[in-house]
Amino acid sequence: MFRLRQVSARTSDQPTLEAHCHFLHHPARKKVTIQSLRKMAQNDVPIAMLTAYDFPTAKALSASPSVDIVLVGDSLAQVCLGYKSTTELTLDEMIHHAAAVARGTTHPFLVADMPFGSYHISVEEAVRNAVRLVKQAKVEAVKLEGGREIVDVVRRFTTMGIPVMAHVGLLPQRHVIMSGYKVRGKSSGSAKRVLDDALALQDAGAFSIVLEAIPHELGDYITQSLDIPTIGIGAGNATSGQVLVWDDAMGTWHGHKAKFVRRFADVKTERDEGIKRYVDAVKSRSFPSEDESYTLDPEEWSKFLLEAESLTSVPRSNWVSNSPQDIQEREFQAAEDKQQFHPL
Ligand SMILES: Nc1nc(=O)c2c([nH]1)NC[C@@H]1CN(c3ccc(C(=O)N[C@@H](CCC(=O)O)C(=O)O)cc3)CN21
Ligand SMILES: CC(C)C(=O)C(=O)O
Repeated sequence: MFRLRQVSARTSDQPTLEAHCHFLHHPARKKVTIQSLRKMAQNDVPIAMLTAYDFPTAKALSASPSVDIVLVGDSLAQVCLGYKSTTELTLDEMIHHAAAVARGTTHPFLVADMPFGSYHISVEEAVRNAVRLVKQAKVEAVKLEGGREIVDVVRRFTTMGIPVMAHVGLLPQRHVIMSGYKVRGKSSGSAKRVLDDALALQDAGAFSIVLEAIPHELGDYITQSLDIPTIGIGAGNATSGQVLVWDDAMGTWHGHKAKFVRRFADVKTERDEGIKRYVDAVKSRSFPSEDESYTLDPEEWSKFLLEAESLTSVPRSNWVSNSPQDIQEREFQAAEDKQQFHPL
């Protein structure tokens, strides 16, 4: 509204570029901030977060004004780089992908996972690594898996101005010691420990917290107990927001599907059909068509053939030309060949 009034007040009859863009596309959403996320949670407006691992995906998410947070999750290891576990991912690999995502991200708040081992050795080393993510990958915040045992790191990052998204419940970086990817908080004692961790992380300064694979009752309880927004993945629908892995949500592959995954598209089927259509077209020589090919002037082509003749051993009859002389010559040649193979 404000922009429109500004434009009509202009004396020039040439609309500004800004007004032009405004009419053609969605008006760009203002940058999502920690404050606007907190307001959404307070006003019970669900927060929508999805992962991205590359530039085109970040562009696609940024094209939707309702996407609030983009996460460069360390699921990158498995769904994008083919590692068995997220523990194999290096900081350099994360920076390489997060930087590409940052180049495509506009209004969504941009968060990246700190890879396993990059925040565990000492607070100093954790700081050094988080600073690399901020400076080299241009992420706005980092996500850390863990509970009370990592509050020193969370506090240090927060006080120096690197926002932390905490992550409790199922911690994929600890799948070996947990004997697999298991739902957490299923007993009263385990539920109490998840709540204690969440409270400690909020106290240390986390601006938000991911709750992964916990009973929905506990997801609701923790959300009501905290002031910071909770982002659920397998934590029920009462959390402040939801997150899913891009490939799970879009169905880019049909592998193992956790209970909390819903497929919102079937990209795999569409993509596989596209591969088949391409290969069939290549193998049948129906691709490219004449419209999809370049051509040169018949006269230029005839000249080229004359000049090239002495340089190559390609028989002239192998070249297709549409000049009248060449068509005539081909017909003559064909008639001659026919005579040669089927003498009358
Ligand atoms: N594609 C993908 N999606 C994810 O959500 C994801 C990754 N990869 N990689 C990193 C971690 C690993 N995650 C996982 C992996 C498996 C389960 C899983 O199979 N869970 C069982 C629960 C088993 C139980 O406790 O009984 C399930 O059936 O939901 C959950 C989270 C979440 N993250
Ligand atoms: C599933 C989300 C929360 C995550 O941590 C990841 O993508 O690695």
